[in-house]
Parts: sequence; structure tokens; C-alpha cells
Amino acid sequence: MSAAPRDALEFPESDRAFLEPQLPPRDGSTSRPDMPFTTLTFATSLDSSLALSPGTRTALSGPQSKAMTHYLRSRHDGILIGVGTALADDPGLNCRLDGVGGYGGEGLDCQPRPIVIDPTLRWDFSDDSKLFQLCREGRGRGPWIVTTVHEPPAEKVSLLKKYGGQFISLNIPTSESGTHRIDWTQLLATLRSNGLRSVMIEGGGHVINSLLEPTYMGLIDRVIVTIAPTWLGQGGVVVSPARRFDGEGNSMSAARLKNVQWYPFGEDVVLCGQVKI
Ligand SMILES: NC(=O)C1=CN([C@@H]2O[C@H](COP(=O)(O)OP(=O)(O)OC[C@H]3O[C@@H](n4cnc5c(N)ncnc54)[C@H](O)[C@@H]3O)[C@@H](O)[C@H]2O)C=CC1
Ligand SMILES: Nc1nc(O)c(N)c(N[C@@H]2O[C@H](COP(=O)(O)O)[C@@H](O)[C@H]2O)n1
Repeated sequence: MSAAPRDALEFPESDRAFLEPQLPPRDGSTSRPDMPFTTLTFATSLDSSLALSPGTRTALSGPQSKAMTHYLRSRHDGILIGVGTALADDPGLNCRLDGVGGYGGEGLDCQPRPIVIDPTLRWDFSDDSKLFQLCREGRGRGPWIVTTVHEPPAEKVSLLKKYGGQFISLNIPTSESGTHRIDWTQLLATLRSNGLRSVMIEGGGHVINSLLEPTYMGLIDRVIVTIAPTWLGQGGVVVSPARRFDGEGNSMSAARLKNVQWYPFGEDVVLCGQVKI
């Protein structure tokens, strides 16, 4: 067992009980055997912003809700982000909770697998990227990168392989505007067939807004949102899915939660619920 580093986070037992009904079952079971338990989770400002601007890393969670997010990381097999987030944040995407692998625990116990959606391979990762530093220190797993590119550059393939990561090539159709649109059903089924029983999807804005489209929102088992008591102001990266319309063409809300629970955490509040279909 390794010693916990000084930046290890604590999430007290007393705070864990309320979250249990929101989390993937400990036995790995899912309501759909071919799909992972899927949690959509992020931190937002009062004006629904994830960050000050697309290229900026913005701290919203306070210490208690940050520790809660790391507890969520310890309870999921995978943690998924879009390439915009990888480029903006150079994230660690590991779990820094006291007692998990690399933070006082054995091996990589309870460390989630990072997954980056990068259709055209924009993320020019290297040995210096935070994620790989953590792999070298035995504090995180190598990432899986989901792409449309069928033959990624050999040096990137071997760098990923060195850290136990891989490219996953999917056929993602290109729209007329030249952008790619993931079929979330196909992607989540692929992650399940690669052994992941649960996945938490953290962002950023494009990822969240596309997952909240009517076609895909039924794939989300739980939504867990940290709301920080701040307005980031105009120009931020906003969670605001496309509007829906009823049969007569009238506007409806884009999505709504049911079975809602609210928990105060320090100065933040954490909202848990299920998407109402
Ligand atoms: N507060 C929070 O909890 C979080 C904040 N962020 C912030 O969000 C910002 C990044 O957000 P965005 O710019 O919206 O980038 P993003 O992380 O959503 O990535 C966008 C890119 O990912 C790919 N992508 C995303 N959804 C796709 C889909 N459905 N089909 C195909 N490809 C898809 C595309 O290449 C797209 O350009 C950063 O500033 C980051 O710090 C990110 C995660 C969580
Ligand atoms: N829960 C939460 N609160 C915030 O205030 C945030 N900015 C984020 N961002 C997400 O966490 C990733 C950073 O992870 P590491 O600390 O580097 O491990 C970032 O990339 C976003 O996905 N989340």
C-alpha cells in the first residue's frame, strides 16, 4: 500500500450514504445488459456556464463538492470528456480520494478509465500531458481516445499503448457542415463491450448538450450537478440543449428531471435526478 500524497482528498462516510441510491450498483449490474450505467455530472454557475470561455479551465466546485466528484470518479469504471475539455484543461481525470489506488490504496483500485471524444485527433497529447504524468506515478489509467480516424499516427498509438490506453475508431458520420455527430447509443455500447460497466460523462458543453437531445437523453441513468453560487457572465461555455417542440409546433422545455434530490455541500448545492422521458 502506497502513502497518500498531500493533495489526497477526503470525502467523509457521513456524506456518502445520501449518494448511494444515485450511484451505479456495486455488483456492476445495469438495467440494460449491453449498456453501462451512465451518469451525467458537471459543475455549473447560476447562469448555466461550465467555464468562462471554451479554452479556459474554471474552478466552480468548492472543496466539499470537489471531493464528492472524486467519490463519483471512484464509483465509475470510466470518465468521459470531449476534446474541447482535454485541450482547455489538460485534465488529470483520475480519482484523488484518500484510500484509492495511488492515494494510499493498492494498484489502480477505483481509478476510472479516462475516455476522450476526439473525432479528428485534435488533442496533441504527449508524455508531458497531465494524464500521462499521473499514469507514470501509478495514480491514473491510460486514456481511451474515440475517433473517426482509422489509422492514427504510429507514435501516438505507441504512446497510448505504453500507458495501457488505446484508440477506439468508430464510424461517425460527417454532417454537411463538416462536423461529426456521435451516435451515443453506439458509443456507450462499445464502451460496455470493452468492459466498462459504468461511465460518468463530465463535459464539456458540446458533449452535454448533444447527450441531452431527445434521441439520447434516455441513455442517461442519473444526472448529478454541482451548482456554485456564482454568475460567470456572458461568453461562457453554456449547458443549454436544443429546444423541443410538440406535435403542433409549440415550444417545450428541452429536458426536465424527476425524482429530484438536493444536497447542500459547503457553499454549493448538489442536484441529483433522473431525466424525465
Ligand atoms: N464545470 C465543469 O464541470 C466542466 C467544465 N468543462 C469546460 O468546458 C469547456 C469545454 O467545452 P466545449 O468547448 O463545449 O468542448 P467539449 O469538451 O464538449 O468538446 C467538444 C468537442 O468534442 C467533440 N464532440 C463533443 N460532442 C460530440 C458529439 N456529440 N459528436 C461528435 N463529437 C463530439 C467534438 O470534436 C467537439 O468539437 C472547457 O472550458 C472546460 O473547462 C468541461 C467539463 C466539465
Ligand atoms: N466537478 C467539477 N468542478 C469544477 O469546478 C470543474 N472545473 C470541473 N471540471 C471537470 O473536471 C476536469 C478536471 O479534472 P482534474 O482535476 O484535472 O482531474 C475537467 O477537465 C472537467 O472535466 N468539474
